[in-house]
Amino acid sequence: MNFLNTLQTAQKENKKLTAVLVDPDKISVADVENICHRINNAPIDYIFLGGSTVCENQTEIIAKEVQKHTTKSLILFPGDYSHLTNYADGVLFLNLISGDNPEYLIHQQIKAVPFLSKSDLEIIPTGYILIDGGTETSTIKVSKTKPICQQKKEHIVNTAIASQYMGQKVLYLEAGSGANIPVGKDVVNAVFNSVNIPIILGGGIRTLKKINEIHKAGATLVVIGTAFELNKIF
Ligand SMILES: CC(C)=CCC/C(C)=C/CC/C(C)=C/CC/C(C)=C/COP(=O)(O)OP(=O)(O)O
Ligand SMILES: O=P(O)(O)OC[C@@H](O)CO
Ligand SMILES: [Mg+2]
Repeated sequence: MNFLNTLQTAQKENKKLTAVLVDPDKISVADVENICHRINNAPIDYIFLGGSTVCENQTEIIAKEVQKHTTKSLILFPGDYSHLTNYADGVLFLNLISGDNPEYLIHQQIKAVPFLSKSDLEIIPTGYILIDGGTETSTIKVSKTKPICQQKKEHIVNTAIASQYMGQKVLYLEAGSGANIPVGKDVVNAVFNSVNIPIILGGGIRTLKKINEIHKAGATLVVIGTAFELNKIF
């Protein structure tokens, strides 16, 4: 089953999923076997591959190596259209809906078309919502957009509903890699009660207890990056 179907089924059946985020810019080819070994032996459903800034070809180099060492699905999480590669199963086709920078609302998406129209990657239309996690993350800097304050719950919910009205198939609630404060369970729950598309959530999640809490609040897929990189989990 493809990524979107798996998420939709999991949402219906109240099954919970986990992904590890691998940032191609923070590792070398020599690290991949060990990373995949840890992932293969942990309760992880997906590998996300991406970063806000990635050196030329590094995503493809790492993706090729990852595919040699795991059978788990590899989903691209691109900060830029130039990070695309066919050595993966799918791509989060991100729309940075919390911000007002046209580059990340439409221009990046158009620039991705010449590659994607010739590719077999599963394209996953994703409403990407940045929520303030107490730090100025790379995504904020690169996208030159402001995250939504956690207290503005109604605005977050309305952004999520608008995203669904516009046809996005999944939502990604993002506090940013290395966030001090993850998206709160009350925020997740408010969004969960207002939309019927699956919720992916990431940023600042470091423990199994927290993963469980966020799953219970309504996220279908929780993403762990920094804590995995630092060997703090799995
Ligand atoms: C549609 C296509 C092909 C690309 C999407 C382009 C868009 C809209 C990107 C959204 C903005 C952006 C820069 C997203 C990057 C998200 C991401 C992969 C974050 C991972 O964490 P890092 O920001 O690399 O964290 P570190 O600072 O820890 O490296
Ligand atoms: O590195 P962390 O804080 O786990 O964040 C993961 C991911 O949501 C970043 O896009
Ligand atoms: Mg990065």
